[in-house]
Amino acid sequence: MSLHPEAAQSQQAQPSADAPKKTTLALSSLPPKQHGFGAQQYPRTPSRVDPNNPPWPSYRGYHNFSFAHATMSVRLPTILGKAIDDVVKTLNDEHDEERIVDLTECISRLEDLLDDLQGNSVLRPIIDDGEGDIPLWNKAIARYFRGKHFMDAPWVFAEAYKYRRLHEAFSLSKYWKDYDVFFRQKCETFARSSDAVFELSTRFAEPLKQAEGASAEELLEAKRLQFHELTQICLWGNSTDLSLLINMTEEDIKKLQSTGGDHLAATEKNILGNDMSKIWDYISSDKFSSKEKGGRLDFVLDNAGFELYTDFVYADWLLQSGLCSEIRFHGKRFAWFVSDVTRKDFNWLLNSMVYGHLFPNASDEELASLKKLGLRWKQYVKEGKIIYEEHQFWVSGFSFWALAEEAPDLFVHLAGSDLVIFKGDLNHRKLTYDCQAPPSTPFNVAIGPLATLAGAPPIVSLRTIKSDIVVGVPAEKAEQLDRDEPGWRISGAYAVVLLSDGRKGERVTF
Ligand SMILES: O=P(O)(O)OC[C@@]1(O)O[C@H](CO)[C@@H](O)[C@@H]1O
Repeated sequence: MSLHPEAAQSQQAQPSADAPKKTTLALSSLPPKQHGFGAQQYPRTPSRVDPNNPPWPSYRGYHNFSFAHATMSVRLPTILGKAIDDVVKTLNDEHDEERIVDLTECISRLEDLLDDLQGNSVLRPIIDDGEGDIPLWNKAIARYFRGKHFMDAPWVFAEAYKYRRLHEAFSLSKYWKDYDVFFRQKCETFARSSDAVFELSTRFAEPLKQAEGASAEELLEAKRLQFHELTQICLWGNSTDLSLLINMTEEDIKKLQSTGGDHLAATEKNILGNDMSKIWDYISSDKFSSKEKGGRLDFVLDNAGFELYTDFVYADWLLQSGLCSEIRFHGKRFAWFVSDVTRKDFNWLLNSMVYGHLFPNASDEELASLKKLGLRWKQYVKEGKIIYEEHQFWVSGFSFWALAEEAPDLFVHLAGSDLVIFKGDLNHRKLTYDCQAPPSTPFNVAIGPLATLAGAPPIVSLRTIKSDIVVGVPAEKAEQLDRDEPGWRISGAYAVVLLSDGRKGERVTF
């Protein structure tokens, strides 16, 4: 290519057309260089927050310093591989040709998903399978994640998306729409939890009795102590979630589920941010319930099986103690993060407690205690004291900062509650936008609009820590653990019990 004459002339005029090796500018009269730019940029102001830009930088799959990386690159493909094994097992037991062919198509879709995940594909829209949540998903993908891949989208969204795609693999079929690839695992794990199951059933099968002749203060103090222990049982019930139990031995599971008094006292030290006393003060006050009527408590559930069992034990006590008169359990509409509760899991637990043969080595007394408990809990369901609910927002990729915006009906519904307890790690990640907030961030700051909007209910997070984000914990404690105990953020050995007061009773406006 020949040069433009002017350019050719200017090149000739120079001894060399190459740029000088180094250019030094003497800027001695200008202000000195400064550092630390960007340090003030977090938390982002609310108007700059969106699902791709949380208040603090989000965790993403390519961040190999975080659990996001291990999850996206190793754990999710493993979970998906096992899911395919489960479907193959079902396929091998099937005899009807049409159903078999239909199921092989589900398997191909699962294989495509595995390829997409391992090949770090773009997050494509969810195929319209007739489900009500399609706009919620595809709007989010179009608006915030167009062109994003499994590894560079925020972890919580990419991970949730994987479970929605897993559901899509079946929802597009004719015969297998509600198939749950994790159902077998969930049942098996509960059946392997016999020690802890009977420890609780033999204590709680008999209805609560008040100590005779005790004064009102003594009764209240007894209640306070029981509340304390049961809250912990419900909390630690979360440490046995299936997605992390893949390599655990029977012994490990037993240790995690131990509910004995010594164990509880020891593990209370591991609750790094602990608002339990404040919660008791609220729950035992007339702000929560009146003499005539107990309060309404909502549980946003996490895992099926043993954790759901501990949620029921807790709910049962809250009803019997008169503190609550109505408890709402919020589950998932389809298989979610391996072991989350669906309606089928909810029914399965109650029915297998009453009719099941899950524990061949249990004594008659143990089995009878379990049955008695199961019958009482079924009665609560019949009487509407315990209500199971599902909402599509709980199986979306949105953080709970977006709850009022994306699911105003759900926000109004929850605003009618006296306390909403969110169980587990995933709910905690979604409450706090799953981002790199400093550990000392107060809980009510970390949950944003769910604490500040008019009508926001009081909220508690009961979470054993199983992923990177940590809030409501003294900075020095988190620094010390980061230094001395690598892996503490994902071990499930530590926990938080955090309360946000909310703005209960104020009129909700949008
Ligand atoms: O919500 P859960 O059952 O307490 O925990 C869910 C979990 O196992 O899954 C995620 C990683 O896949 C983590 O947030 C967390 O460790």
